[in-house]
Amino acid sequence: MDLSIHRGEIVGLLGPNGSGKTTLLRLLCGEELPDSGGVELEGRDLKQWSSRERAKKMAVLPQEGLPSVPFTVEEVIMMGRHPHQGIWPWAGDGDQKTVERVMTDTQVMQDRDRPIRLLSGGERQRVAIAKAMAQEPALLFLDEPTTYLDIAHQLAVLDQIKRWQQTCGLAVLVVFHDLNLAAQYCDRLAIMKEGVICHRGTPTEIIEESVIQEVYGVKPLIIRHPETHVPQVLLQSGKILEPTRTSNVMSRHG
Ligand SMILES: Nc1ncnc2c1ncn2[C@@H]1O[C@H](COP(=O)(O)OP(=O)(O)OP(=O)(O)O)[C@@H](O)[C@H]1O
Repeated sequence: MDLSIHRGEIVGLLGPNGSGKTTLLRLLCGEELPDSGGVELEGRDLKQWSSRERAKKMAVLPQEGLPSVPFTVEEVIMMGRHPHQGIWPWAGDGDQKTVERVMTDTQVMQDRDRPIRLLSGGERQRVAIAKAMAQEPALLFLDEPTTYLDIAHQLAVLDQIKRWQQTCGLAVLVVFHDLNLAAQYCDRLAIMKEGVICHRGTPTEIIEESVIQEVYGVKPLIIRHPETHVPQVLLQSGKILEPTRTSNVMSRHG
């Protein structure tokens, strides 16, 4: 497969369970090494970047979120500053200011002294996003970031990432299961099935009845959002079809 992510854009990675989204994300951030092919960051082979250099450039929010570590919210967010600190990992004034700003932006300031292990799944997810933001990366990888969040916090987190993308030129790759959120927030979408990217394009090109039916094996109704006009998927019970095989997908779409 072939996938590029550019500054200032949000790319959504979609696809059924087990299609390879997380594996691709782990390859792109260097957590897994490809058997063949390669990954480049700013035109340089990812293998040539040290882990500290990489951590200054990219932040990763894994599917499992933050582990239940014995630290407070503020301490965990400060950990996002480590790649920017010298050999002595003490926070400077600049680090503290960044952490304060991020805690305000992500609305976790009131929880700053709470231990991470006492937070709910959704609260912990917001701290994980704040930690990634404190890292001030150029490239952000998010694996299903809205899974644990209620609808208000889904919008708050994605709006925050969108603002960050627009003001800092951040490049974002985000794995989504929610096609409607993907259509609202992403500039481009890529859909995976059985380990390959089988479709790519704008939300209007991808959130389309025949594509969704072919990839997910369900018959959706696609409507336009009355205000934003982006395509939105309506699901109906009993509309599960037999998924099309990947070989057919590939022969039709190259
Ligand atoms: N290191 C590995 N070795 C062998 N198989 C693996 C490895 N990692 C993942 N897999 C398998 O590859 C397939 C794709 O997994 P992956 O987690 O990338 O899918 P996904 O699209 O992210 O799924 P989901 O939407 O359920 O999170 C799965 O069948 C998984 O079991």
